[in-house]
Order: sequence, then C-alpha cells, then structure tokens
Amino acid sequence: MSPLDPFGARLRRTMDARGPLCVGIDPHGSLLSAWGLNDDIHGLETFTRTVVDALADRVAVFKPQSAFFERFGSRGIAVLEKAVADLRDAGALVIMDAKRGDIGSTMAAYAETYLRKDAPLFSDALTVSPYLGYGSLKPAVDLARESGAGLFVLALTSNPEGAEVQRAVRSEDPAGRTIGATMLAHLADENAGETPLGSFGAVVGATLGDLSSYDLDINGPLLAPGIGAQGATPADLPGVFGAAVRNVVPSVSRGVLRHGPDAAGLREAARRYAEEVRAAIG
Ligand SMILES: O=c1ccn([C@@H]2O[C@H](COP(=O)(O)O)[C@@H](O)[C@H]2O)c(=O)[nH]1
Repeated sequence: MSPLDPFGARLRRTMDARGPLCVGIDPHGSLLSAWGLNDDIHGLETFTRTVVDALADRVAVFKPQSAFFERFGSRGIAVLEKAVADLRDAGALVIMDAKRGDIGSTMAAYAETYLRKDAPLFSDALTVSPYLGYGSLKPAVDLARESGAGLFVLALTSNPEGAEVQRAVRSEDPAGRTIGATMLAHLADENAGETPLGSFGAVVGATLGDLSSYDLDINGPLLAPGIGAQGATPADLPGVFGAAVRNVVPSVSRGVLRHGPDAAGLREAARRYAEEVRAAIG
C-alpha cells in the first residue's frame, strides 16, 4: 500500500482548496427526531448518508463523533466505516473524534484501529487524550508518522470543566507551565522542522477567550470546537488564537446539522459558516 503524504501537508492543501471549515457529524438522538427520523440504526444511517451526500464534495474536513455511532454497536460502527470511506473518496479529510487514550499495548491497539492504513476505520487523524501522560501516546505518534496520518491532542478543551486539569500547574515543572501548555510544547517538538505544517495538532476550544499567555505556535493544526451550539462564533477566532489563527481548523457540529434534513439547508449553513470564517481570518 503506497504511503500517504503527511497529514499536515494534505490538510494544508485541502484547506487551501476548500477553506478550513470542519463539520462535525454528531448524530444526537434529539437531532434524529428533529429530522423526523427514529433514534435507531435506520435513522442513524439516513442522517449520516444525508450529511455525507450534501457536504462531502465541498467541506475540507469532517469530524465524526464516534460515540454517537458506538451507541448502536456493530451496526453503528458499520455506518461510521462507510461514512469515513465515502468522505475520503470525495476528497475530504476525516478526523475521527474518539478521544482515545491508554497505556502501552492498549494504546497501540487503539492506534491500529484508526491509524493503520489498511484498517477498516482508518482516518486521516484521530483525537487523543494525553491525560495518562503525553508519553503514553507514543504508539499513536509512531503509527501516525508511518501511515501519513495525524493526531489531535486534547490541550485546552472547549468545556469549562477542562480547566481544573488543563490549567493546573505541574509542581515539578521548572518553567511553572500549566498542563495544557506542556501538551502544546510536546506538540511543537513533534512538528519541529515540518513544512508546510506538522501533522500533530492540538484541540483548543474556540470558547476560551484570550489565550495570549499560551504559545499556540506549534507548527501544527489547532482544531477549534465550540463554534455554534457552545456559543463561540467565527468572529471570536482572531481574539482567541492571535497569529496562530492561520493554522486553525474551526469545527461546527450542531450549528450546521440543525439545518437538515434538507440538503440545501445543510449546504447553506456550511456555506455561511465558511464565509464567516473567511471574513474573520482571511
Ligand atoms: O474540546 C472539545 C473537544 C471536542 N469537542 C467535540 O466537538 C463536538 C462539538 O459539537 P457542537 O455541536 O459543535 O457543540 C462534539 O463532538 C464534542 O464532543 C468539543 O466540543 N470540545
């Protein structure tokens, strides 16, 4: 199987062609019923197919939320698998939002699930949790490099509860950095020297306000959830990310999905968000 270009290069190319917007695919039960669908495997399948058919040819990045597919067991995973394949066939990139994190051989097995090129759920990138220690992610970092995939490490998440962990200061750190800042520094190390963009990104919420005390210049992508239903807007991005805004992948799930099931409604919502992002960050 031929190796892929590194994820960071593919992401930069796709964002240049389609704009940086990421649409999250989160089949909430409440959205299924708002779309007139049952909260069952058939509803999940119709919902997912509708989003893919409406948007796969125009949006740069999709972020399926694995939890909403896992709810339905193996049949839900089969829907997820097909969505990933169809999105990638249409030229979009897929960030699997599964937030995996574990140690040693278990982390290696998670990595093989999403990052081995011939795996059924192979995705362009995977969200991972570093809260068993950044070093515990090594099997995923190594396999992502080998496969041309990427990772998004939870650094400063969009939810207010994240602060008690991510903004805590590590007593042994001579620089007195917060845990979130430490994660960003690890990512900057992974991405050193990569052009045009490293493949190891951070999740940094668009809801967080001024982050100028953090060094967001990690030479890698910054996945920014929190736009739409959580209250942030594209206009907030420059204030949150400063100069690093050029590497931001702004992510919206419910803010787009609530405009279905009509394909034209989904397309118009995505177009509006893309336009607001372009106006805010150029
Ligand atoms: O810090 C984080 C990390 C991940 N998420 C995920 O993004 C979407 C947000 O959905 P919206 O409907 O746009 O609020 C969801 O899948 C979260 O699990 C996040 O919100 N914040």
